[in-house]
Amino acid sequence: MESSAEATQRIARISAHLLPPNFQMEGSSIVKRGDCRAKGGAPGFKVAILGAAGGIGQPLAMLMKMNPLVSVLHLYDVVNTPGVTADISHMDTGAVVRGFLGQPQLENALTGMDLVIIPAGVPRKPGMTRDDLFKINAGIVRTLCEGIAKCCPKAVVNLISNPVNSTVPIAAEVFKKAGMYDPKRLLGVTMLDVVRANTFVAEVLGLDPREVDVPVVGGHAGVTILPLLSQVKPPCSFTPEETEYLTNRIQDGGTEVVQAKAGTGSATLSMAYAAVKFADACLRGLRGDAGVVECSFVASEVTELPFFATKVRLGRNGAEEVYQLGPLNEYERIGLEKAKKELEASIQKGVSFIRK
Ligand SMILES: NC(=O)C1=CN([C@@H]2O[C@H](COP(=O)(O)OP(=O)(O)OC[C@H]3O[C@@H](n4cnc5c(N)ncnc54)[C@H](O)[C@@H]3O)[C@@H](O)[C@H]2O)C=CC1
Ligand SMILES: O=C([O-])CC(=O)C(=O)O
Repeated sequence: MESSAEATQRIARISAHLLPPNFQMEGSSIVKRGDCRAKGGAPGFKVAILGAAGGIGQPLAMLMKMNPLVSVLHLYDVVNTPGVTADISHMDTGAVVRGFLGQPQLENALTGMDLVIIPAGVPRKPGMTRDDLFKINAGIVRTLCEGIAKCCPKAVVNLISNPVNSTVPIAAEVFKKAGMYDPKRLLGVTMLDVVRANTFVAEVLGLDPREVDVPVVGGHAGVTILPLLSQVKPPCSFTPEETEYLTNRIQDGGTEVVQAKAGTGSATLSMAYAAVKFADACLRGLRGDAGVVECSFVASEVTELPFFATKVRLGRNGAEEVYQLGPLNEYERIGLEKAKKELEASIQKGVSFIRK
């Protein structure tokens, strides 16, 4: 049987063979020849994307390469990273890009990272729930988080892989087992719900979506996605029909895209946009900017559940402050009870997957 060292060498050989002329292998990672800035340490953060060759991963990698806060960008996947890395590395922006292919290169991909973004795993097809993805994605998230625990235990983690309501508890359990769990540094990405809510609410109000801020709390699946329309900024009011329409559309936004894509996947481009908006907020927090606040699914004491999405303040250590829900109207209080019931089961499912 092939040892892991032999596998690493074999993949390094294959990767080297696939590389364009101005690339070389450095250990088991792919770097641009003569890339001194990577070693010289341009100011900025080191960011890894796990699942970087996928539908979300590719546009996310492109947008992170454009982010001036990023100095080093590591692209990891089990397929196709040499091509994606070569392509993205031609962009004339500051970040140095390195590609990593396959499990033997995971540790090199993660070592030294400040922020790790995880869009690895299978997406939904029509008729599936996000929970139907658990079977495959739970194991993928476990393996990747074991790598993070070992190689970059201080990194902030942005977890995108579905079902987020279960994958975040899985990651927390893996980190606890490894003895390095810091709840502030583990953030489930629910930004797409906020992005959709801002868009759909702006449409109804006849405003520019950039002027609208809708808090979306709870989790990231069906009824657990709870937009707080009573707290929209700028202050406004909705008829019962508008409230019902907006709540349903925000909760079903993912399914709307899954159905429109008709079997070819789920939201990728809007998700990459949302992931970069959230990652940028995390990096501004890490830099020490004041007043960086976004919604995220995090360890929480806001409800009786161990995880819940609310607004959080992002700082040098990740989610440094978790905000309370604020005043809810009757419609939202009923929604909250439904959300908590489903969330409790999803969280428990994630925890049991590791503790079993
Ligand atoms: N949190 C959110 O709001 C959203 C989450 N998602 C979720 O994001 C995930 C990815 O979606 P897409 O990019 O559309 O899927 P995709 O199938 O296009 O890409 C997934 C990538 O993950 C890679 N991958 C699989 N196993 C891996 C492993 N062990 N290590 C590293 N990479 C691995 C695949 O090779 C592939 O390149 C899905 O679970 C999807 O449900 C999607 C949209 C929104
Ligand atoms: O709906 C899906 O499966 C993907 C997702 O999480 C979203 O678009 O919100």
